[in-house]
Amino acid sequence: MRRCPHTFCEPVWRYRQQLLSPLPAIRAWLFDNGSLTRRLQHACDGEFRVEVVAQEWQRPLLNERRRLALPARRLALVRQVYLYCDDVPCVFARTIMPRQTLSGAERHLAVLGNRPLGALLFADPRMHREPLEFTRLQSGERLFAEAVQRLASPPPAIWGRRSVFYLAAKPLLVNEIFLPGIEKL
Ligand SMILES: C=C(O[C@@H]1C=C(C(=O)O)C=C[C@H]1O)C(=O)O
Repeated sequence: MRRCPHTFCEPVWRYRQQLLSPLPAIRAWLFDNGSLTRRLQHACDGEFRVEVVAQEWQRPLLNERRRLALPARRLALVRQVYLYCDDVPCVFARTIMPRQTLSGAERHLAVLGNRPLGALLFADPRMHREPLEFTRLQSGERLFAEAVQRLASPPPAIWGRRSVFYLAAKPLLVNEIFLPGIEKL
C-alpha cells in the first residue's frame, strides 16, 4: 500500500476487475449495485438516519473534477453526510453536484436536508449509474480525514467506492466510504 506523505494525496480508483485479493470482508456491501440506503435500512435493527455534516459550494478535489470533467476553477455543491445505525456511523458519503445538475426538476437535490439522497436517485426510473470504482483510503489523505472526523479511534485504512449517477442526463458523483461500524451489521 503506497504511503501518503500529505493531505493532498488523491485516491487511486480502480474498477472491480482490477482489485487484487484478498478482498475485504465487507465486499458484499462494497460491490452491491443497489441502494446503500435501502441495504442499511434493512440491516440496521435500530434507527437508521442520515446526518448532514456539511453542505457548501466549493472546488471539488482534483480526482472529482477529473471524473466529472469540470473546469479547474468551477465550484460544485458538495454534500457530506454520515449514515447512522443508532449512534454508530456506518458510512460517510460525499456527493459532488455540479451547478448545471441542480437545475429544473433536479434543483431539489440542493435542499435534501437529512432525507437520504439514495431514496430519490433510485426512485427515478430514468436514473443511470456508471460502474462502481473502488479505493483503499489511508491516514493522511484528504478524503480519509473527512470520512473519519466522527470516529474516536480511526483505523489505519478504510475502503471507499464511487460512481457517477445521471438524472435527466445530468451528473453527480457519489463517494461512499465504509466505516468500521458497518462490519457489526
Ligand atoms: C446513493 C445513495 O444515497 C446514499 C445517501 C446519501 C446522502 O443522503 O447524501 C449519499 C450516498 C449514499 O450513501 C444510496 O442510497 O445508494
